[in-house]
Amino acid sequence: MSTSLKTYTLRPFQEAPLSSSISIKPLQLESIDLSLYKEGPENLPQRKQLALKIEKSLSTYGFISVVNHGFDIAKLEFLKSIAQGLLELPFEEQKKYLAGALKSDLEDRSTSVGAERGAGFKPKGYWSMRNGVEDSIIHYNFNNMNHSIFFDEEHNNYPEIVKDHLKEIAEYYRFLHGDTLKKICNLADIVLELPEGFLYDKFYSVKDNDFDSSGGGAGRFMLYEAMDIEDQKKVDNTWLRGHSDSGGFTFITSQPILSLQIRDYYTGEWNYVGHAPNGLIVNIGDAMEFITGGYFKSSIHRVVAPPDDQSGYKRLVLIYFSKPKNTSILDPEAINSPKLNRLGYIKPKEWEKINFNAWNNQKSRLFGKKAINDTTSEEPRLVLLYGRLHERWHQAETNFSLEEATKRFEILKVDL
Ligand SMILES: O=C(O)CCC(=O)C(=O)O
Ligand SMILES: [Fe+2]
Repeated sequence: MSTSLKTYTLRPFQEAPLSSSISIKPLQLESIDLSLYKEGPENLPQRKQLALKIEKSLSTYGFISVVNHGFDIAKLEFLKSIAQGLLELPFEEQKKYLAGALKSDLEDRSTSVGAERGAGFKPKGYWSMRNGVEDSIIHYNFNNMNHSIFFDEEHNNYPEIVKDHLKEIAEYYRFLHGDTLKKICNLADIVLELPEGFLYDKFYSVKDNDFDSSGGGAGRFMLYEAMDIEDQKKVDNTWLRGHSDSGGFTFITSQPILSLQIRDYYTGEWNYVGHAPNGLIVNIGDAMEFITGGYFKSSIHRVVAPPDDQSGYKRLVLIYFSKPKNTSILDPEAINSPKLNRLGYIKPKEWEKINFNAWNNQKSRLFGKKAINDTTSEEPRLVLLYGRLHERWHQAETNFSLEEATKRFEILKVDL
């Protein structure tokens, strides 16, 4: 008789209760109720209202929250239990399905896209933080969910729990790409005075198994384990260092655990992102910042240890990093928006004409490198890539130009 013992267990993910800490005043992001988004010319006035609502956030904080996205909440809860079961697999199991090497600094980037972008596990300790500390995060990346190759078990080396739930995983990410992302892009079109459908068609539309002519996206299940207390002190309570995302729009399942912080656009201070129950936190990545000539902001954000009353709980998030087509040119000339032209958001002269593939490749390899991140302050060393800083920590300061940055900081140039 054959046994059907599974290598994994599925049980509901236990979310942290809301924190009762009174010293923390989380930022309530502008919230978009997507049930109000309706197609058709008769509903254009309502879509314009939604667009107006997000414009300020897109061009300042670079973060919004989305509620009533329309994806079934029970299905999303089930996906969280799949994520938990997957990320709890013992290290020996994870090692059979690695996304890259065991450490970022051991990665041969000439042959590997690394655990930031490869499909599979990033084990704990892959990234270097400060003062010799390594990260305490396990993640598992999915690629190509929008294509039929995602279901090809010969082409992809999936753990059993993933194999058993490919349909559910693809359903969620396809919904985010084809529905939520499309609606957000259409609202951004209205903001930029472009015809609705323009941004989505140009940068994100999908042709099955035609990877270069398709908008892309990486799915990530991410589990933060509590850090060793001594290590945590050495990195000032930071679990994931401050960074900006490299792609289009990022979608993060909102969590009651108070951990995600953004560097406030107005003050430069770190602020907690408040919880949007059953909602998504949506943030802008570098590609959208560059395509809009800097009008939309790819803000610096990080993850820190939660307040004491949530400290026994884990942070588990399902993330979707949508990405424009690899061939997309990353500057505002590519979209010729009447609004941006009028406001003067034109391509700065120092920006080289590059496509998304070039930016994404160079940026992701810097993420966990010791030489960039093991500094005395939280800010990583600044690197100049194609005429742009790889991360822009000072966007809150007026007139923080590249020239100014060169005067104040030592800026590294990597060999491209
Ligand atoms: O845990 C989170 O909410 C954010 C993670 C994040 O910023 C990232 O993986 O890029
Ligand atoms: Fe991020």
